[in-house]
Amino acid sequence: MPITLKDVTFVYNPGTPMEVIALNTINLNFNEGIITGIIGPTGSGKSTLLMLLNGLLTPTRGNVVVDGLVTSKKANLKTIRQKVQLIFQYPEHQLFAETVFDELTFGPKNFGRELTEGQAAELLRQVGLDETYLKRSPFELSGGEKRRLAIASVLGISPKYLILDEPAAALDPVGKETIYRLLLSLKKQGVTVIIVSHNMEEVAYLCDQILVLDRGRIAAFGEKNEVFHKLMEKNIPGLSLPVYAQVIKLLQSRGHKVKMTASLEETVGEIIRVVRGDA
Ligand SMILES: Nc1ncnc2c1ncn2[C@@H]1O[C@H](COP(=O)(O)OP(=O)(O)OP(=O)(O)O)[C@@H](O)[C@H]1O
Repeated sequence: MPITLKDVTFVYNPGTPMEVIALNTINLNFNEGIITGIIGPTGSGKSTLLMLLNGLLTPTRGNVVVDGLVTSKKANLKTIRQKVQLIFQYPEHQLFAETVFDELTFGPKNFGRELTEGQAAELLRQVGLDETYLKRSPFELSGGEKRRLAIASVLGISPKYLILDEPAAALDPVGKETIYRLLLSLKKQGVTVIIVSHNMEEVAYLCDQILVLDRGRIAAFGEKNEVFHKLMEKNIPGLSLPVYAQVIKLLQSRGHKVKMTASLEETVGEIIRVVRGDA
């Protein structure tokens, strides 16, 4: 069963002069086994939506339902938090334990699961580290290693849904690539991944479907290329297109019949067709 939002509205400080309608009558399903990207200009409601998905916030109106469990019912929260793990921006800032092993075992313990050293080492391997890290202090790791450790410590809880706010922010190209490989491999293992990102290249590379928020409402939702196609026409201030979509848009505006592609490589193919005069 997916995560479903039914007529969800979220208002900060309702009934006061500080009232803000952050999300307005949202209806959607986050389908399982794929990567969904949430994009939108600043203040469009992305972070609010993430916090609604694991019950950190509950809707002012409407319902968020995770595998049949309504988040606004307190009794459901522990199960929902195990299923839906939320990783905020810069999760490495929340590392606290003395050793990498303690860091990895803390979360699962809270959900009644004692990890062995072997299981902890397996989690490290999943994020491209190894068992030699187990006895080290998390604080002596590099920025990228800390980020991977923070993600590994959440994977120990075996979430069904993994939600990340800007997962690759401020990492160098190698660090970014490691996180991308990890997310794609988690998808292969059946984890449903949802990311918020301002980086359109990242969204184009990783995501199967995209949700576009604009001032608390859904501006577009669907398969990646359909959404980029829609965005070409809509032009939402504060939202750019990935380079390949910009190139296609430019070619189309000059009267060339080129199709919307899914990657830079295919876009190059379209350009070659134009240059050869096939289009
Ligand atoms: N704690 C809060 N109290 C009052 N208003 C808030 C609070 N948090 C967010 N808002 C407002 O709710 C709206 C949506 O904010 P949200 O943080 O969800 O947007 P966002 O799309 O994540 O933005 P960004 O891309 O800048 O992170 C904004 O108008 C914001 O000012």
